[in-house]
Amino acid sequence: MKAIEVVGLTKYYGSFLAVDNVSFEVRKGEIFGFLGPNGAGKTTTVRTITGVLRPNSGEIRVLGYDMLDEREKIKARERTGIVPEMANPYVDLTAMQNLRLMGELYGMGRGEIEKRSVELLKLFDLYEKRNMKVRAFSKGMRQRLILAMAMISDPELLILDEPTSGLDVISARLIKDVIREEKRKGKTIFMTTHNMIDANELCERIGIIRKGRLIAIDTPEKLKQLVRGSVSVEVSFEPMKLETSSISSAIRVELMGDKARVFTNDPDATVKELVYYAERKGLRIVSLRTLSPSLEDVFIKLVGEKND
Ligand SMILES: Nc1ncnc2c1ncn2[C@@H]1O[C@H](COP(=O)(O)OP(=O)(O)OP(=O)(O)O)[C@@H](O)[C@H]1O
Repeated sequence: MKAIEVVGLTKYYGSFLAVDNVSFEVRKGEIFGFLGPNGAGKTTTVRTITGVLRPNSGEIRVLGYDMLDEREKIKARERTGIVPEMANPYVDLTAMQNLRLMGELYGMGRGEIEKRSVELLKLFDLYEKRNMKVRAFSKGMRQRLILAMAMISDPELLILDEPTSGLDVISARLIKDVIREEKRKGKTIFMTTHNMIDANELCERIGIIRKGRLIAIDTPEKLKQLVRGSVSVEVSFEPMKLETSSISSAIRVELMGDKARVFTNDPDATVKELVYYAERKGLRIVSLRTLSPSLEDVFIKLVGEKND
């Protein structure tokens, strides 16, 4: 069974098509990232997956439950922790009271709520501030509390809409550490993000959405291979001489100070050619390394190029 299965999801707002026939699945135990520019349809997808919005068409299963069936939806929600976009704790309550309230909503017993709350407050570095009203909390502290609230019932699936967006470095790092730790414990995490660095660091698979359409879905490393011609081999010879025409696998060569950057679709062939070239010319290889494209290169290429 998959943690999330989405087939042909389509959602209109009036006549505006926000999510267009999107299909994907999230495997149990993985961190899946849903990446896309502003207005791409990430939040709309999250809201349909969590049963807040009803799609116009498509099938959605969460932990095997049909999210279009009201009874099954409740069962799925009992086992899922959700951080919606722009979520806010109750500002007139303390951190502890917010957690208690959430525990009660999940039908947990008093003792269990107290124990789990203390554990989470410590995990999110909020224990010292547990009796302070949330009104006095910074954005980072609020976001940490929101995630703690979503985790109160120790759910097997976390659905997080932009969990690290706009946060201070320390809060963002703490949240990323918790996400990794949850994965280590066998939990599944579905998260949306704009942040390429976070997606690259955290996610095992990434779906890229643009204008409501899923345009790519794969591991970060495989996605990077989509950016043909952005792989390069950086080489430094002593003395630094390179007749660019002698490297037949090169797409283009950039000379930079004491190095050359050879762009290629076949780094293996390029490395071999460079080594052979150095041997023939009697040059010493000072350094030789392959540089991969970043997830940002992939994103810019895919988001910029795919026309409807
Ligand atoms: N309630 C609504 N009524 C009309 N249009 C909406 C509504 N909610 C979202 N939209 C539009 O649907 C599109 C997708 O919005 P959505 O919030 O899902 O995108 P997103 O990828 O989450 O963007 P962001 O990263 O900015 O949060 C956008 O063009 C948005 O303007």
